[in-house]
Amino acid sequence: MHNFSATYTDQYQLAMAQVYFNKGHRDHKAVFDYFFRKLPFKGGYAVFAGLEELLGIIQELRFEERDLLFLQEQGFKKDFLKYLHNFQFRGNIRSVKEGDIVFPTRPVLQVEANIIEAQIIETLLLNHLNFQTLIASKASRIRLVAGDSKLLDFGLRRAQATGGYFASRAAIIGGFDGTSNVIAARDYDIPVSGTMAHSFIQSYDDELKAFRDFAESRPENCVLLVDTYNTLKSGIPNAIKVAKEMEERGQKLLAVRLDSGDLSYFAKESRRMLDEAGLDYVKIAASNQLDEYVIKSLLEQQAPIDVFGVGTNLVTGAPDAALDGVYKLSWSGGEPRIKISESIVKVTLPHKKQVFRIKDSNGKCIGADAVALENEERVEEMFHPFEPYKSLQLGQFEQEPLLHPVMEGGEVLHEKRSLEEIAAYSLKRLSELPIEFKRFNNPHIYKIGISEKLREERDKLIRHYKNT
Ligand SMILES: Nc1ncnc2c1ncn2[C@@H]1O[C@H](COP(=O)(O)OP(=O)(O)OP(=O)(O)O)[C@@H](O)[C@H]1O
Ligand SMILES: O=P(O)(O)OC[C@H]1O[C@H](OP(=O)(O)OP(=O)(O)O)[C@H](O)[C@@H]1O
Ligand SMILES: O=C(O)c1cccnc1
Repeated sequence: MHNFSATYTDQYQLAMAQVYFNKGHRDHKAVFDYFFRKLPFKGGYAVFAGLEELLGIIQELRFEERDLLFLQEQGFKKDFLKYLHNFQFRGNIRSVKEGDIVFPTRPVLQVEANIIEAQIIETLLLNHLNFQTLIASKASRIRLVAGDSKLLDFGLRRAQATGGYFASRAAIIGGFDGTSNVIAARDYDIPVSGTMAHSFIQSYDDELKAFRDFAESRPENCVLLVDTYNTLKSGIPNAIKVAKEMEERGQKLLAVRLDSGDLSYFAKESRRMLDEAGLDYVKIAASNQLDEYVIKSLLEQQAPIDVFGVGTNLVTGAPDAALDGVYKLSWSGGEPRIKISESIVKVTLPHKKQVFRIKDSNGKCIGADAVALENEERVEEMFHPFEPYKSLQLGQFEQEPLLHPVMEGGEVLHEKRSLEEIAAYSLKRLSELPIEFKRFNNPHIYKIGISEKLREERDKLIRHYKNT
């Protein structure tokens, strides 16, 4: 985990905080909801990621001397800076578990803190959760089509700068097996692996000699890149020679990598040549602008590819640049708060809330989450948020509360889970989701409803603000 300065925020947070400080609002309790409005990739679900990382950062978040000096230069006042000197997040956070499957328009996480603390962490929180959730969701789509094939993150070089560090973490939560990213592997305990670059082979006069030297240096996990000159006439025959020489030394060539051309054709031909040489244990890895659609197509063509290395399209969340997660005030100064918008879908939900996942008696998700007031234990009937005559009776279903306390008084509450555990949890939760929500074309739309009490509270506030 990296150390972040509390200046990892937008200036307006500090500008507002100074007013709260000066006007005596600093101890006002505020509640903010984190939620997003639109699922990425025209998909049917998203995978929530970034939480553990974020909580660790929030717990340690401070303003250092140089931060305060800088803020003084920006015109912030001495007494406020003195307050920031002692700043520490001391609030409470309730959240969906990291790795869970999440859906638009209902709270994924709720922050309850004094309004200055809640405001100062907003940007950091959105920055982390939006990015990692986007990438974990992309990774999950790739995992869904890749079956048992091994998935490696090759994206660091193509990532939006240091985003690649967090992308490698999120990729594992979404179902990837490993990364080429050494620093992410070190910090997050991710299996690290890699092959070789074209430059290595180009730097030699002779491909065979390059392969030999590489195999000699790291025989235990040697992967040879076979497409620098001519895959079938030179790359594969030379890889076969080296594999045979390795056998004589009691070693085994792990794989060959294809990085250009028709990957299905080259994989099939390579497989045939390797098998004919008695090298059926040598695996085939492929890379080159892969994404969930190309991998799906390659597997439909029965391309015998065992390992997919995915870079650009994974770590940039292509073709979606960002998850549109937002942080909206739902309670402050002892009162429920609402944001009323011209667009009905942008009206926020007031109050502290709980979210229930609705399940059948086998524990399978029926495709609905219900949002209720925090003190409601069940929701008997959930209502469409904006179409008053649409409702769903929930009496017969199991209801699982999704928001759990994860931070209290600024202290992280639970034991840190390993990435492996978070990824396994994510896979389990995805298996509870009916297949109709996982298809790529027009996935079934997950229902989000609100309880009668929450609807009444919301409508009361809407009427109040309409009349003022
Ligand atoms: N059999 C296949 N079915 C579907 N998609 C494929 C198949 N083979 C390759 N692709 C994908 O098609 C795209 C081909 O891109 P491109 O034409 O740039 O590759 P290339 O011919 O190897 O060129 P370059 O040598 O410049 O990388 C890549 O995204 C690749 O993963
Ligand atoms: O295509 P992506 O999904 O982004 O995957 C990563 C790509 O990065 C490497 O290429 P690069 O040309 O940078 O280096 P190389 O010489 O090792 O092939 C690798 O060979 C992949 O093609
Ligand atoms: O190890 C590899 O083959 C690799 C790593 C990063 C990017 N492309 C390929």
